[in-house]
Amino acid sequence: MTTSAVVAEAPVSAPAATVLHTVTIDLGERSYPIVIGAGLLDDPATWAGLPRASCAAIVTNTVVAPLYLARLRAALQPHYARVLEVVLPDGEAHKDWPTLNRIFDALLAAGADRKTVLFALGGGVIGDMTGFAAACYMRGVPFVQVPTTLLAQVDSSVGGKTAINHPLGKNMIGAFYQPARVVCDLATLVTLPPREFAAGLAEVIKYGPIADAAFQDWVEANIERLVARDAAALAYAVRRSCEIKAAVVGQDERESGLRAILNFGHTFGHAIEAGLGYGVWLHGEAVGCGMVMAAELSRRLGLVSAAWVARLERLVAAAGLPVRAPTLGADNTARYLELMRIDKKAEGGEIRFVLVNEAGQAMVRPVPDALVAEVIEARGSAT
Ligand SMILES: NC(=O)c1ccc[n+]([C@@H]2O[C@H](COP(=O)([O-])OP(=O)(O)OC[C@H]3O[C@@H](n4cnc5c(N)ncnc54)[C@H](O)[C@@H]3O)[C@@H](O)[C@H]2O)c1
Ligand SMILES: O=C(O)C(=O)C[C@@H](O)[C@H](O)[C@H](O)COP(=O)(O)O
Ligand SMILES: [Zn+2]
Repeated sequence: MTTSAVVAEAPVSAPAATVLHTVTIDLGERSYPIVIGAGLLDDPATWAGLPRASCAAIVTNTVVAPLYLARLRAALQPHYARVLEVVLPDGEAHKDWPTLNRIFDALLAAGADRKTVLFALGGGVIGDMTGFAAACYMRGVPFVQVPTTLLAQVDSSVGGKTAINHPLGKNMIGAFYQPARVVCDLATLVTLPPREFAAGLAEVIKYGPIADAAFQDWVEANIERLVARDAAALAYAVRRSCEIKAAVVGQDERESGLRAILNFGHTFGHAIEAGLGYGVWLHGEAVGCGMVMAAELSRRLGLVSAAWVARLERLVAAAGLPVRAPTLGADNTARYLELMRIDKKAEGGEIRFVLVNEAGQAMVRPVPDALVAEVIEARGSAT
């Protein structure tokens, strides 16, 4: 018999965590950092300094769980005596009451107390639902956003809008509830399918027209690098998007005015999502097309030129997003108008749109139905 030393297989070591930027969202006692970097998920140091608790619960879905759940769990274990896992069905069609209830069922069944910290591991659907669950569970527990889609890193994880959908309208049931921290690990974006990645670019593109014309120029000049997921370009796009969103939300947390500019393209976009059925077009696809429609509306009101609309349309198309509006049924225009009348910006039955000018400024105005109808008819024809 030969004796030989048992050589343990070397653990697959995660790349060293690198923090590239920290953007602070300034909301007084509800302020928090948005940490942007690579390899952050696996590093226990990333999760230090959060509210003290004996229990953490990671909320994720069936697509993200096999990719990142075990890694986050391992990094959280030094900080929490218990780490629960709640794995939900995937997709926009499950951003609803029954799925939200599954979070409460799991927390209650496990005896999670009112200090339990929820971790939203996934895209905007998981982030919006986990945030809403955190706002409600035992009247409020802390939560952390761990966005793993481009869209969630540049937009949905920041600012505290949490919600589920209703068959009659997007995000109709929800709460403003801020996370304790946002951790954007850019390394997670490598596994994102191309269609989902393109959807995230829609919200990146949004920030130029509403707030920063120089950023719009930069996105145009770098759209090929972004589509190719060039690491430096992505890091800058995530950082600048978070900076712009943090500045807007810092001035108007609950959307009494300014914050509505973040809804550019969303009045048309939400109608497309609800009208086709949630998940048929992705949120970012609907917003991409909706921005072109809102730009066309701005043109008809004399705010931008036809050349500017064409420029935005080219950018949206270069990102891999649709630019022609889908048909929502036999009475198409009436259906759009009906769906848009329930938009949260509407007042007294009057639909209000985010309009833009060429200087990178946005404004929110009511627009006559007849003009909106012209845009729906002019921009239609996607199947
Ligand atoms: N709260 C806000 O301010 C805000 C802002 C923008 C959008 N939203 C909401 O966000 C939602 C859209 O978010 P989304 O685009 O992230 O969609 P999503 O959450 O459905 O994620 C997209 C898809 O990618 C998968 N996925 C996630 N991370 C992955 C990864 N790293 N690798 C592989 N697959 C991965 C998901 O499981 C899903 O199938 C919509 O419900 C929208 O209303 C909210
Ligand atoms: O944070 C905001 O404010 C936004 O409007 C960001 C949007 O990209 C996002 O889709 C948001 O969920 C839309 O909000 P809603 O109030 O129109 O439901
Ligand atoms: Zn959006």
